[in-house]
Amino acid sequence: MAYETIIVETRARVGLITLNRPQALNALNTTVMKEMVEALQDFEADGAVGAIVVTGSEKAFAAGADIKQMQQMSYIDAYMEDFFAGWEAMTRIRKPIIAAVAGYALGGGCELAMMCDFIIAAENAKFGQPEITLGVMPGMGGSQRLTRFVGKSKAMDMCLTGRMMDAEEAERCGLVSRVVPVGDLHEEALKAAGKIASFSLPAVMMAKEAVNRSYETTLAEGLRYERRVFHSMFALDDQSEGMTAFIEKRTPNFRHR
Ligand SMILES: CC(C)(O)CC(=O)SCCNC(=O)CCNC(=O)[C@H](O)C(C)(C)COP(=O)(O)OP(=O)(O)OC[C@H]1O[C@@H](n2cnc3c(N)ncnc32)[C@H](O)[C@@H]1OP(=O)(O)O
Repeated sequence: MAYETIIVETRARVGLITLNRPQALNALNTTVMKEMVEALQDFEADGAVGAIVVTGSEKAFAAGADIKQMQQMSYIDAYMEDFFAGWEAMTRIRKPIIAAVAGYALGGGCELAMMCDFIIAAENAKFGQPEITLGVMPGMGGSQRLTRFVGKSKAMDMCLTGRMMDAEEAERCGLVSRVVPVGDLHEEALKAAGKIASFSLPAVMMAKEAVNRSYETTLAEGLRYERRVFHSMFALDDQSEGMTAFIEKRTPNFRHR
């Protein structure tokens, strides 16, 4: 499949999607959204893929939604097409997605990274929700997801001042899981995704679902949900294989079932 705005590759059970609009610092327009969702859905359906990495260039993961596309938009256009709602398809992908972020992750770029399951950042990464400087506010989840990641005070600071946060601050406040040298970013993200993809796919997917559930429910409900999903794992061949391999002191041979 040939794409206009992204590059799609598969490497040893890992699906890799690279944003590829260098002339616009990977700004996210409707074509990017459609292509990204299509590529993710293809990886979701591909039994040979166990985890996905989404990345950009060394200068920009993505500098936000495409301001040139939005500038002419009217309220009725935005409302009738439910502008940005298409990105929600990304959050329905059940396989794990890692965002590998170097350079700018601003506005929709930061929001795209937060739609992934975790973020590995290069030392030069810069995160921000600068929409306020354009006379608007976040519209792809920034006011909601950023607040859950970093808490109200810092989210207010980011959304109301439009300032950028560097990689060190982003790691300190829990927005990113780890920071690596710029030159190591892709290798580290692919390594993490490869490790995840080596485990039992249903176990990985159930773990992702359980962690995500914690955002949407009470602690008591979440704990009950976790316990029930955990019980169900004893129906997996991979549970038996994983535990037997441990006892036999060998590497498990997961069959993803
Ligand atoms: C989804 C929502 C609702 O939450 C909304 C958003 O995402 S709104 C967008 C939020 N993002 C921004 O406001 C960032 C805009 N970009 C910048 O501030 C700067 O480009 C920069 C600080 C990221 C980088 O600056 P610099 O190195 O000086 O590069 P530029 O010359 O500014 O940019 C190069 C080239 O890219 C175009 N560009 C950059 N960002 C966008 C964008 N978000 N949309 C469209 N085009 C963008 C920029 O216009 C330049 O193109 P040319 O003018 O050379 O054609």
